[in-house]
Amino acid sequence: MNPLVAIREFDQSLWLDFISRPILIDGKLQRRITDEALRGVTSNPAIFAKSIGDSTDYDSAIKALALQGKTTDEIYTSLAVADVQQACDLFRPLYDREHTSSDGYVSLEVSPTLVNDTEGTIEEGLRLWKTVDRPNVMIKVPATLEGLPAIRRLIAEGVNVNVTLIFGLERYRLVTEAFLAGLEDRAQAGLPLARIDSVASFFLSRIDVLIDPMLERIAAEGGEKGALAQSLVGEVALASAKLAYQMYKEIFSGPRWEALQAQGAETQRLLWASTGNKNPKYDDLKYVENLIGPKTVNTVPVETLDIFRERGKPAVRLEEGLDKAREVLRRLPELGINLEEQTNFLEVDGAKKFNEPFGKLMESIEKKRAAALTQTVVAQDMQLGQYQAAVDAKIQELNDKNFTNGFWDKKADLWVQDEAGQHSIRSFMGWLRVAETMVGRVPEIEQFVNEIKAAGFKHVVVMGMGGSTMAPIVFKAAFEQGTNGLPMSVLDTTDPGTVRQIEASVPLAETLFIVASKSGTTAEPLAFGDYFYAKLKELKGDKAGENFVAITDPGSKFVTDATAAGYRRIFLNFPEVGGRFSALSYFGLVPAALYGLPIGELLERAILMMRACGAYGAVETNPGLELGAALGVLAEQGRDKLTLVVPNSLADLGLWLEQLIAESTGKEGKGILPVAGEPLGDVSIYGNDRVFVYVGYEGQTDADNTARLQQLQQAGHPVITILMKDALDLGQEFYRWEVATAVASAVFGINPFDQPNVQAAKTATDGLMKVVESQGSLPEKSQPVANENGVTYYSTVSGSNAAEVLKAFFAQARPGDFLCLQAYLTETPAVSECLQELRRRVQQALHIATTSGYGPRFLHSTGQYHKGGPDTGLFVQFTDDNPQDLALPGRSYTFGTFKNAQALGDLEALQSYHRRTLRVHLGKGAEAGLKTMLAALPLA
Ligand SMILES: O=P(O)(O)OC[C@H]1O[C@](O)(CO)[C@@H](O)[C@@H]1O
Ligand SMILES: O=C[C@H](O)[C@H](O)COP(=O)(O)O
Repeated sequence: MNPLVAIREFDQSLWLDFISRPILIDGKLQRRITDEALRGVTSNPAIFAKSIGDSTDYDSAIKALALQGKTTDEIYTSLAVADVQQACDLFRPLYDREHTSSDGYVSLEVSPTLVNDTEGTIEEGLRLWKTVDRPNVMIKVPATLEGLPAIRRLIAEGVNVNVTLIFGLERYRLVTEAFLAGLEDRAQAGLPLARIDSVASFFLSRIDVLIDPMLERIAAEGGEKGALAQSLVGEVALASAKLAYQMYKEIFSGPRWEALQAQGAETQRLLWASTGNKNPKYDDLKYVENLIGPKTVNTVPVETLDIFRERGKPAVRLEEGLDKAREVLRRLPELGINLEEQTNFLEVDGAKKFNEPFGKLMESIEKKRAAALTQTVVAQDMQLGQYQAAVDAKIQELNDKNFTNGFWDKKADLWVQDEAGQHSIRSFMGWLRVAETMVGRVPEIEQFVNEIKAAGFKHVVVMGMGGSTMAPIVFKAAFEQGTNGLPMSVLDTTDPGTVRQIEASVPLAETLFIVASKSGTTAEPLAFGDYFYAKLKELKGDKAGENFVAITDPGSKFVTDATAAGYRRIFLNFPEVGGRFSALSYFGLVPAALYGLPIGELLERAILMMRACGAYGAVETNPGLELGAALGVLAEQGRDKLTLVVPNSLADLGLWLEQLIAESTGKEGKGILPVAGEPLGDVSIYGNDRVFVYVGYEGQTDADNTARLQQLQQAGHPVITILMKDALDLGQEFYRWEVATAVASAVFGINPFDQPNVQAAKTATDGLMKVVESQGSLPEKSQPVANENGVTYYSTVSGSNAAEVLKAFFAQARPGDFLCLQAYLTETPAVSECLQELRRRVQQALHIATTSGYGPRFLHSTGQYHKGGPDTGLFVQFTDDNPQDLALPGRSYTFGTFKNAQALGDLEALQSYHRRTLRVHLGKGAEAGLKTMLAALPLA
């Protein structure tokens, strides 16, 4: 048997005397817990100095915290607390399982600068206890004379305490006294004593390191004293430990202790510390093998633990040779060695040994902190021409009313005046600070990624709608898969052809399915989850849940259902972060990390932008405010089509921006229409309703677009340019655009965080699905106006053939209108190209803006603007026969019927808002049908 496991037979617990972010993340600590019976972790300032100060593992977190305006001390505490929390969580199952054995603890020490400061220690001990906020943390407090009252007080307060830096027996007795007195104080206050845990850390190797050379010097002098000295070399530490254990047994027995025990108190176990051998002449396991005994702990450095695993011989030895131990300590004074004096020296020296590396660590954090503060955000160049004056006036107006402060204080009257609207705004401002929260969650997510890879997963499918999947779509297009990542697919459509494609392209049994839904009630992700769960059930039976992860808000029914289905993990997001503002929460970051992206750096960049937007106090220029004010003013002056121009790799940023901007601003007949994916054309084809935004990369030539944008600017169109350093700057862009969208909404006087008109389509779809459930199929409500070459046209315009219908439909276009293509089709390059061709021809002929989206994706995005924004849209909806339809398990309808109901439901909703609509049913083949329609289109 592995000696690390066998030692448990003797009731000794091995803890690890080390912590670092990599071992938390890469699964090493978890493996030691699961496979090697590891039962706790201790840290100290020197350990953190090594983990944090001597590595780059914490750099992005340090920078992110620095940008938040944190001091060096605060940065250290945040890093240490995050690691300790993560380790506590890994030990939590053990801690919860073992009600009496007092294991599963992780220790965090108060600052070494407080070694002689009672009040400071109490204050910091309580603060760390609250901040770590885990029942299985132990706060480490030095056993100095000033530390003793602090230990008593913390125990009385219910804090678990690891008493550190104990070197001598007399001090050990005082430590137990402080512990007992603390428990008694607590009992007197009528407070419970159960699970107030404490260990007394007796430091060993350092004793021999100090005393041995003294003994060796005397031994060298020879004679009787020399012989005595020689016999004591290497014995003093072990003798101290053995006698301390005898004291432990005596103190934790008898009436005083029994009174406390009767109230549920646990003993303060002895913990052997400083057990890494420092003398090459000794066996490396000297301070491990010789100190095994019941109800003790040994905290062991990594190397010693590994040696013990290889050749350790566990057996109870702690009570062997007690007479000799007494003899050793009794005879020491004969040699002129006063052990108490020496241990007092060790205490002072011990404090120094923690203080020095800690000081260096602080210096290294300080350097990194200062460097972080010199970083600047990616600039935005705004060429607004004739609109500049109006935008400047708006910025002035916002500054006059102290907008930035009000914004950060969530003053909802900056947006709307009704109480319900203001309440909704205040409840959805969590995105402002979610990046800060997520900095502390990076280790947890990265550890999860390692767990998934270790479990043998080969692919990830993220399933959800709108804001719950937009960020992963952007990441996948903007980044290569990271070297440590897994391939990722995103499913955000009920189109059966697409579901089939994804199913065929992944190794099902080795695929991790993430069901991402904030509300946990959105019909599509629940259907995707059910579909793939049924598939996995066929393959893995009751273990199907291992392949499923949920990201959702706490308390939803989905949480209950996913738990019942045995999902391997449920990430609980934040109710105060809305879907389209969730890119920098678990929704964006869990998929990003699985795909292999450095999420710490993404957050760091986001926080840089938070800083620039005034999150931490006054700013000279606020990019989010400026951009939002400009977009708001431009839209109010008729420039309401935000035309996004990007290099290919950023094409999908358009999807994210579309959702953010359209769903936030498109309401009450107002709004900004994002126009993405429209190829830039000649100046002559644009109306006066555009603002062009170029988002690209610094130093990357995009000659065609640049030249055209210059011409557009010269022709009087506003042009905004943002050049990122690299794709990680998307962290900044998410944040910039979120602020800008919120600010533009304030300019319009609307609530950016609701989507009142999305529901209209959902309600209509629900009604239709009820008909399907009762009658077996969708009702055919309207009659076609034309049917030609297998393509059928439905509209309120009339005409005797396809060309006439199309002509009449497009004849309704007025300046400032837009064409909206809604494709409820399988997304393929050929279909997309046909849709682009249609856009090009309409743009050329009518000079109106054109947008295009696949359904039902856009329903959770631009769908809000279509119904809630101004009545300027001409909507062309495409459907087909769903040639590759697919059954939905446990339901009476197929994916295809579901999708048709969504299309029909949205059409009904659009018509109820009197929008101009044309439905084109393409028959069996979408591509062929589109070509047929294009052939009939009477536009050049
Ligand atoms: O994450 P959920 O709750 O499933 O919602 C998905 C999407 O649907 C909407 O609520 C509205 O369509 C979006 O705002 C949201 O991102
Ligand atoms: O908690 C215990 C201490 O971290 C540790 O054992 C100190 O050991 P050292 O003497 O090797 O520094």
